[in-house]
Amino acid sequence: MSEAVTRTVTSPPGLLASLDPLLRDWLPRQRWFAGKGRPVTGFSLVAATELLPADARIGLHHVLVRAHQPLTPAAGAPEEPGDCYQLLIGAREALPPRLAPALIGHVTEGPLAGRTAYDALYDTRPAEVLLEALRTGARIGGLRFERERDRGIRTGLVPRLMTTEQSNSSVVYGDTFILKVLRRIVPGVNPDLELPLALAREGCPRVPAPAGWMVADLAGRSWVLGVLQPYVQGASDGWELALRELAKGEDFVAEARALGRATAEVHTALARALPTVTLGQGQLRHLADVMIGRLEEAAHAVPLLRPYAPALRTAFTALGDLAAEGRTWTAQRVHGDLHLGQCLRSPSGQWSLIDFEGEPAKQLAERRMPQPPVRDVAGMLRSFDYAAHSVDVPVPGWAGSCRAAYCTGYAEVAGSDPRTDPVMLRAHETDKAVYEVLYEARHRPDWLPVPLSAVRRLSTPESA
Ligand SMILES: Nc1ncnc2c1ncn2[C@@H]1O[C@H](COP(=O)(O)OP(=O)(O)O)[C@@H](O)[C@H]1O
Ligand SMILES: O=P(O)(O)O[C@H]1O[C@H](CO)[C@@H](O[C@H]2O[C@H](CO)[C@@H](O)[C@H](O)[C@H]2O)[C@H](O)[C@H]1O
Repeated sequence: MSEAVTRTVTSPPGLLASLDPLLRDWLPRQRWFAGKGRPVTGFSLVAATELLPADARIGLHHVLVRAHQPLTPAAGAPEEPGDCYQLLIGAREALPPRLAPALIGHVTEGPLAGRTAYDALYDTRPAEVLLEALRTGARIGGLRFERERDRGIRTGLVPRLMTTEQSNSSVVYGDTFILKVLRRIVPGVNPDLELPLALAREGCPRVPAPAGWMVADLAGRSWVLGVLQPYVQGASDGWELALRELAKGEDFVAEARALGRATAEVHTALARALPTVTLGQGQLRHLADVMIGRLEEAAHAVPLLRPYAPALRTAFTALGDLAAEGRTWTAQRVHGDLHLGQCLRSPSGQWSLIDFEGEPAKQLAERRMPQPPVRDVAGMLRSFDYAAHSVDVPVPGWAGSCRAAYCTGYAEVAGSDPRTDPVMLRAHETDKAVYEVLYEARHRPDWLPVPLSAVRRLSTPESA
């Protein structure tokens, strides 16, 4: 293995100014851009690092920028330097046809004048530079590339950018590793690295163990930029598999039970690896109030939710009342956004959980807080319901049988069945359905009927 590389190379001055007009058009069109619906009015540079010299055949700049956006879509609304994004900007004389989807634009001034700027993650050489930096534990400017010593990263792995719909960008290297390059980045401990690393070190086999990660050290704070994990070859995610079985009219109970067991294994390992807290009366009341607040916010934003809000609220007041019984609950670190699409099944039938970032709209501190493990259980129960509602020809009882099997599997490993705590379960399922109403209204309005049907069911608890 070669020695760690330490270089300090700041990108040339004027780089961002020359890219500014191109990025204003390009950035909002990216699937992973979080500020949709509000124009980008400018950028401020957070850091720029030259990874391949600007005058080389392929130039490569690692750029962290804040996008300035008005606070609301209304004209004349106050602007703020908003979210920070990670960009890998490639520069070539001209783009070969295979890189056409990566085009950012032709640069007319500044250090890249006369060259074409493009999203370098589409390109082989720049993607190799990232893996090589991880393999050697490089330090380049403020960028730190770390690797787990016991997980060798081979040379010669051919990269390809994944083209699936996702919130970040992932590069697969020779079907051996997958590098998730985070797009909207925040300073602090990122659960998408923290939890898989803790689980792997705990010996839990239900998560691809991080082999390396990229960090930016800026002004005394660390920003996680990406995580390299083993690629599960030939894997299918739980959502694809569930829809496939539904289309054939087949049940999914064996897999649902295995998923329940996998979830409980992850919870057990997380509870061992990271601190847990006891929830007493005060904390449970607080949790109920937080859920009521989220319901009010969602009902304000989505008028279709309003008729159900009073009945849904009873799920949360019941949780508050439970506090008076004097029981306690344990809260621990959880996945935070668990659904069928976050579960991968290998060709040998082993399930892994991925994407521990938590619900994307929540602040980092909230995503890292210990929570009752039933939060993830509720996420999966909702997901079986989603799958059942996504097919043209419904399969009677499909979601119910999956939900029961999942809880059974969970109880086999965890030692307690989530259904024996119905008030807790109903509150969390209701909270998740409310989140989904807001999520779908914002991102996929065509899907809104799916969580709304759950809202109807959950607002008549005797049929829930
Ligand atoms: N370790 C892995 N092995 C195989 N495929 C993976 C792995 N991790 C992620 N994927 C694939 O990449 C997709 C996106 O990963 P994910 O972590 O959910 O990214 P995002 O947060 O950007 O949505 C997943 O849906 C899955 O298909
Ligand atoms: O995977 P992400 O971390 O981006 O999660 C967000 O998007 C999910 C949709 O892609 C969304 O999940 C909802 O839709 C799924 C079907 O597409 C369904 O299986 C889930 O149960 C449902 O919540 C998730 O809520 C959101 O955070």
